[in-house]
Amino acid sequence: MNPARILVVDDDPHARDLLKRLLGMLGEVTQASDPKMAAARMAEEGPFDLVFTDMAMPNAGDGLLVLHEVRAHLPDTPVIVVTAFGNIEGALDSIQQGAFDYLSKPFDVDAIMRVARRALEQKRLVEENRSLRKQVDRGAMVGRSPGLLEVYKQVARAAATSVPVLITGETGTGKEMVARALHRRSPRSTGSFIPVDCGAISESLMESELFGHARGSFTGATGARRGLFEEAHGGTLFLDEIGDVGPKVQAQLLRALQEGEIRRVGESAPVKVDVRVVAATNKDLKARVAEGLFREDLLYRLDVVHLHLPPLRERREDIAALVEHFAALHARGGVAPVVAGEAMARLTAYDWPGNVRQLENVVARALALNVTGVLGPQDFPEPIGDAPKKLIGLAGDMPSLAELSRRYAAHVLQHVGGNKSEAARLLGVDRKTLYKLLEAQEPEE
Ligand SMILES: Nc1ncnc2c1ncn2[C@@H]1O[C@H](COP(=O)(O)OP(=O)(O)OP(=O)(O)O)[C@@H](O)[C@H]1O
Repeated sequence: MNPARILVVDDDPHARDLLKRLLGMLGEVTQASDPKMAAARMAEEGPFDLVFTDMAMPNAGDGLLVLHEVRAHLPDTPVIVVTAFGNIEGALDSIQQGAFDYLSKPFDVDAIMRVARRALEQKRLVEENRSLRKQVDRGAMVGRSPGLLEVYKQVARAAATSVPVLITGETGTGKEMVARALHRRSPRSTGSFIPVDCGAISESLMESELFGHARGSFTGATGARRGLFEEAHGGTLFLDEIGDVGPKVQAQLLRALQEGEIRRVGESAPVKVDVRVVAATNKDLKARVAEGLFREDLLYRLDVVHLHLPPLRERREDIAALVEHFAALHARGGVAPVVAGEAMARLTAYDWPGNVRQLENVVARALALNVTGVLGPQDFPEPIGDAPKKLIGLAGDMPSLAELSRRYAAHVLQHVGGNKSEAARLLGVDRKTLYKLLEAQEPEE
């Protein structure tokens, strides 16, 4: 490890010498007699690991200038300010503006060494965590349960082919993540991965979204447009919530899969497309076939390779690894917290109806509120931990985007006296989407 580099700023040469001798035990010390010289040293000599600055340098300038300079250019470098004995106001002021700690003159040698060691240790931890965090890959699938290992194996096998894949599993189990992994590992990875949420748009819009349209084929269609099938040419089209697709689009999807060609809305000439279709659903498609809501022939076409993601409560052995993963991913200031044994036991025992997505939310919220660096049962809402839900809400819990949309949609609806068509028009969505917006719930925790 390189020796620590420490900058000492003080207009008093005796104070500088004393600090140089002491701090010399912890690293290399550079001196500056005023804020201007300190700025020059920083510019010329590169980053320092720790800065000591006097606060009041009567003819040389204010130590706060040094503090601001460091905060602006070296945000990870701790600054320790030195104040005159009794100047508590100034000391607190500097802490508020981002100083790591303060010491007062006359110097207490032990205190200097203690605070300096602590500051350097924190700097090292921040750096370590930052590099660790860089290694936390958002796209990496975490978990080694038998259920997931089976999925990984099937992904590896299916990746070499272009056959359709159907991914089933409850909400938040990682279906889209698996679809992306499949794309990344396939020879198609140089092409696009295009996700489509089939539940979010009306059938007529869906048709032109997927297949494109000819010029003037419907009101509002001013120019010809390629659909997502054509966009995904050479790549992967991910149809999420395939169970929500209406009968007309189902028929067109079937033709696209059977013949490898599509027709733009309003055009008769077919267009050849080379697309791997990956579909996902959290519904029971066989039951929908039995109810006459989903075409059986389409189900067979889609279900060539079937991947099933088990719910988290059926692979509890993955929970600890996921908690650690999300704790590192969402750590504030780069410092990943420790998860206490009792908290981990409770997280592992919980049933997670919203699966991995809910677990990520819960860990991210606990981190946002925690100040101790140790996550205990009190950091998680009931029924997982001991924190009452309300208290967490009051402490600055952010509503989800879905919840904000729901509140906004409800507000608009109230504004137009409950007229849903009018509310949908004002919001620029169709009625189906309006219903969805109004139904959206905060994830259950
Ligand atoms: N095994 C895993 N490792 C790491 N992160 C995961 C894992 N599984 C899921 N996630 C994360 O959980 C969140 C939900 O995953 P994803 O969107 O893939 O779920 P889904 O099954 O497609 O959900 P929905 O059915 O609601 O569309 C994402 O942020 C994803 O990155």
